[in-house]
Amino acid sequence: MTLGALIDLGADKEQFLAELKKLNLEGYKIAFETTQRNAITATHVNVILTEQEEDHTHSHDREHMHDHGHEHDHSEMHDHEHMHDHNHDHGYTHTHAHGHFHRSFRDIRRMIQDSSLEEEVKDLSLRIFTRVAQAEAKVHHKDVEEVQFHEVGAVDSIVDIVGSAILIHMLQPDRICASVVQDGHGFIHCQHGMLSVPVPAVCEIFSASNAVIHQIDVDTELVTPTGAAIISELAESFGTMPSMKIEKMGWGAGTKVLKIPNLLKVTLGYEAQESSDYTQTDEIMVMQSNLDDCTGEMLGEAMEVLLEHGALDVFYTPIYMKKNRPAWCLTVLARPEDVPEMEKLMFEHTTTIGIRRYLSQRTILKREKSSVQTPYGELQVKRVKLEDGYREYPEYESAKRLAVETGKSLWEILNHEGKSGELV
Ligand SMILES: O=C([S-])c1cc(C(=O)S)c[n+]([C@@H]2O[C@H](COP(=O)(O)O)[C@@H](O)[C@H]2O)c1
Ligand code: NI
Repeated sequence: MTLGALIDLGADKEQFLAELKKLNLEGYKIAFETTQRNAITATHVNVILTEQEEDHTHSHDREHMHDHGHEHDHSEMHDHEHMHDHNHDHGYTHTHAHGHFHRSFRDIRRMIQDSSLEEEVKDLSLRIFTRVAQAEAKVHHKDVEEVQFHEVGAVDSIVDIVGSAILIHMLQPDRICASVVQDGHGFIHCQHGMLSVPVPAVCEIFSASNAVIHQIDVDTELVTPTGAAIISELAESFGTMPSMKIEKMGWGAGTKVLKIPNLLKVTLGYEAQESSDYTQTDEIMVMQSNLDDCTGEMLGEAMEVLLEHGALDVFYTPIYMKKNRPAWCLTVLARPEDVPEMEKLMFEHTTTIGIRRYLSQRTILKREKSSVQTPYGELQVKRVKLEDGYREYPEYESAKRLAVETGKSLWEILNHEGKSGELV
């Protein structure tokens, strides 16, 4: 589905196939289909194994081998089966167990390293594969190097992973952000027998990344370990779509028939607010609770604790809420990664039983730490650049310290002799 979505976004198919050939992997064909899911036109990429069982169409969504009557407007087949057996030339160790070939992570790494793929593609592919191998090693108590990929799964995963790395390298996005990842629930059948969804390898992959997962009411697996590793490696954040000017959409079709559209959506665009010379944009979480039963003592202590633990700001707004209750709205501004800790502290240190939160875009002036000499001593300042000069903001704690040390008022320190009100 990742390959389908990125091809659909406009990556050149011929260039993609030419790059993939550099891997010297044999025994598969790739079929591109323009198809429809819920009346949305999408690209379906099918990796068809040609080496193992004859006439065995191995679909990406392994649960469903058949096509469920989706409209295939267009299909192109690309054959990689007549390539030489480079694997054996390079001495890869295919083991034969339970009637199937296995490839170890060590073999796959060597295949990628020995290929003529671009270095960046090799690196990205290996970073993604390492995530899968580390998760499998943890789940099955194996050495990472020795993790075995069932031959069917190995070819499929190699094409998915290296293919995704090739397409990302071709598209060259500056940043990749992902939504919260939606998995289904229930159980699936795979070579391990029955596994509960999210499957163990997906849980391990996500526990080692900053991915955020959410389950929806679909009774099957929506996120495979391969998909989990690809998005974990590619995305720098998981949440709402950043403000952007949309240029193009890409839709990757899956095979399973689901009650939701079985599509992976990729949106390519430009960040709405580009950072300028003197500003930068970021995202912070705004967290709020309305409190009508919390004492002033507790509220004061909660603010202190939250700030000590990294809240960017904490403030109370007087409100008049349900049942005629004068109350306080507690607002905490926090870095998105600090949300779990902030929530824990808010629950522990106030009487709240619920916290609202929303991600907020923010533009801030670029700043640097600096200091100025005053008649009272050195004063720490924040120095920000504006369009036509600089402005300096005294650090309160530094000014207060000077005031205490010199016995002057804060006002005198802040308005020291030689201070210019102008931009410099
Ligand atoms: O092959 C292995 S070891 C395997 C492990 C797990 C674990 O969660 S452990 C799950 N699965 C399932 O196999 C299919 C294929 O996954 P790909 O990522 O190879 O496309 C999928 O249903 C997995 O959940 C396989
Ligand atoms: Ni496994």
